[in-house]
Amino acid sequence: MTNIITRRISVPLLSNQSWSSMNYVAHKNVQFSVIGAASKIGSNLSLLLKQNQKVRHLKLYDEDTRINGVGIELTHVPGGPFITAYDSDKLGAAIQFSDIIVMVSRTPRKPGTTREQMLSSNTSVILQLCKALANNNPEAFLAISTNPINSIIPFASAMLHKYHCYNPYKMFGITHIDTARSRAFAGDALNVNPRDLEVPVIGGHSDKTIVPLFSNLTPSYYQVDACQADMLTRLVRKAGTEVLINKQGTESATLAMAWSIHEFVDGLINAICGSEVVLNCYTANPHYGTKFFSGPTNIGCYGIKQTCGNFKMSAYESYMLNNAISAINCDVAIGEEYVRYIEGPVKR
Ligand SMILES: NC(=O)c1ccc[n+]([C@@H]2O[C@H](COP(=O)([O-])OP(=O)(O)OC[C@H]3O[C@@H](n4cnc5c(N)ncnc54)[C@H](O)[C@@H]3O)[C@@H](O)[C@H]2O)c1
Ligand SMILES: O=C(O)C[C@H](O)C(=O)O
Repeated sequence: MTNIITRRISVPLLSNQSWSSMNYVAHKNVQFSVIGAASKIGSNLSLLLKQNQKVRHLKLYDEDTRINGVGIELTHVPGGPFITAYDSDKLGAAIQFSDIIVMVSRTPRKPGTTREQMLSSNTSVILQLCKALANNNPEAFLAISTNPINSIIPFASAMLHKYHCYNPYKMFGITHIDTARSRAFAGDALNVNPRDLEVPVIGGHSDKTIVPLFSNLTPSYYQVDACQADMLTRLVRKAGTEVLINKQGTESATLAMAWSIHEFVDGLINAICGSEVVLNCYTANPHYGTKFFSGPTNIGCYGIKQTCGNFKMSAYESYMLNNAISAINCDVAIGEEYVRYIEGPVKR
C-alpha cells in the first residue's frame, strides 16, 4: 500500500479560526437534492425530508430509473416540499439551483471488507458528481456519506480543486452516525434518555479513526468510568460491521443512517436559514496535523465558520487519537492520489 503515495495533490486548507464574524442572511425554503435516492438510505432520507417544513423543493436523483416510482410515491404523502425525480443522464438538472446536495450513492461494503477497500468502487460516482457540480452548481453545500469517507472527501476536494470550484467551507463528510451511536450506547449504559446526551466524536469514520470522547459527555453530571468508556468506544467503532454481519451481507446500515443523515442535514438547513449550528462532520481541518478531520463544527449560512479545536481528553482518548491521526493522514493521501489514477489531465 505504501508505494501509492508518491505525489500529493494540494488543496487549500481551512484554518480552524476562520469566518468568525460573518453576518446572517435569512434565507428560508431550501431547495434540496438527494443523489442515490432510490436506495434504502436515499428513499428513507427523502421521506424524512418530505416532512421537513423548511424544504421547498426536493429533487431526487438516481442512475436507476426506479427513482421515478420513489418520486411518485412521495407525492402521495400530503403536504411538504414539491418533488421532482431525475434518472440516468439528468444529474446536472437534478442538482441545479439546490442549496444543499447530499450524496448517498454507491457501493456498500460486504462482511470481511474494510471501508478503506471501497475507494475504487466509489470514486467514479463521486467524479461524476464533481463534474456536474462544477458545471451546474458550484455554490451549493455538498454533503457526502459515500464510503470510505476518510479518503472520499479528500478525493472529491482535490477533484473540485482541479475544476476550480473547491470551497472547503461548504464540503462535508457525513459522520453524524458516530455521534448518534455514541449517544444511543451511552444512554443505554447510563440508563438515561440518549436524546438528552451529547458526545463529541473526533477523528475520522473507520474502525481505527473513530474517537468518541466520552470524557466530554454532556450534561457533565453524567459520567462513564474508564471501563465503560473502553467498552462503549469498541461498540461505536464496530457498530457498522455488526449491522453488516447481522444483515448477513445484504446491506450495511440504512435506517439509522437515513435518520442520522436527516438529523445532520436538518442542521445544515437551519444554518442556511440563518441559525448558527454545531454539527459533527469530516471537513478540511488542519488543527490536529491532518488535512481533514471530523468533529463538532460550527456552521453558518455561508458554510463552516469554525472547525473543531482542542478538547480535554483522557489518556485513553489521547492514545487513540494519536493512532487515528496517522491512519487519517494515510487515508487522505490515498484519496488525493487517486485523482491521478482516475482522471489524468483535467477534461471538462
Ligand atoms: N457515512 C456513513 O456513515 C455511511 C453509513 C452507511 C452507508 N454508507 C455508505 O453509503 C454508500 C451507499 O450505501 P447503500 O447501502 O445505500 O448502497 P445501496 O447499494 O443500497 O444503494 C446505492 C444507490 O446508489 C445508486 N447509484 C449507483 N450508481 C449511481 C450513479 N452513478 N449515480 C447515482 N446513483 C447511483 C444505486 O442505484 C442505488 O440506489 C456506501 O458507500 C456505504 O458504505 C455510509
Ligand atoms: O459500516 C459501513 O460500511 C457503513 C457505515 O460506514 C457505518 O458505519 O455503518
